[in-house]
Amino acid sequence: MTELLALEKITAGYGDSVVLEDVSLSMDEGDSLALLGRNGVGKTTLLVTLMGLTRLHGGAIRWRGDSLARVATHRRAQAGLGWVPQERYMFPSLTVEEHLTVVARPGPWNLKRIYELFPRLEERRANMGNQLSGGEQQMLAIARALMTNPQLLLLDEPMEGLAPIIVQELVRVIRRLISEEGLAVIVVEQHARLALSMTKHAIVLDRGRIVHQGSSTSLLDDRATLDRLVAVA
Ligand SMILES: Nc1ncnc2c1ncn2[C@@H]1O[C@H](COP(=O)(O)OP(=O)(O)OP(=O)(O)O)[C@@H](O)[C@H]1O
Repeated sequence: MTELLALEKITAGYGDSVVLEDVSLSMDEGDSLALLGRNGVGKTTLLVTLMGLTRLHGGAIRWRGDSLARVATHRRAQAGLGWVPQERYMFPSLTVEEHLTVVARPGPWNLKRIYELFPRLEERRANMGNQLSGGEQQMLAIARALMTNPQLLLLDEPMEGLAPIIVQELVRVIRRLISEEGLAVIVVEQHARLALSMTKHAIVLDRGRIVHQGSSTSLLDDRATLDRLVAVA
């Protein structure tokens, strides 16, 4: 397997404040990682650090062997990092279809395949970004990231605030991306069991440090550790 991403002892934060300390991890192509931990431990900070939106105080981030340290956010997206931020960021003046076509880049994902993955978005293709339900917005946020044809998808709490039926739909999609499409995925999720059930590997953060690293199935089976390290939903 080819190494896709490697973090080596990174320390990062906002301005002078340090949030992540001594974080190391690596992911191969097609790997999937659940990033867990209680509120405020630095999960989002880790994703935004991958996108170059924090200050890297120390350590190294490598993407396919090359340093990302001085690479601008949009270049990271072009290089294959697909970020689905917690806030979703829909544009009120763009239709669903425009959201998808403006970011399109060559690769296996195109409008036809996206609409096959999310039939709901095809039904809503002419609706504006601000006319969508929370679930539809989340589908569009994921679809938009896929249209950039990423090699690694970063999902920040994709299930947050959504109805159980939408959660089921998104779980189906994320499972398919991981197991059938072979896409590498990092998923930050409060629903720890759900995230573990979708992924191969898991990392738990506490106060900016990795306090557990292992296979998702072993953490799922280790109820005591899961309860101790994560507020289990
Ligand atoms: N833009 C920012 N500027 C300064 N500090 C920030 C900023 N964003 C987050 N922080 C701080 O960084 C720490 C980690 O926050 P982060 O959002 O990464 O945690 P999290 O694990 O994703 O939490 P949650 O599950 O609540 O989203 C917190 O102490 C938070 O207050």
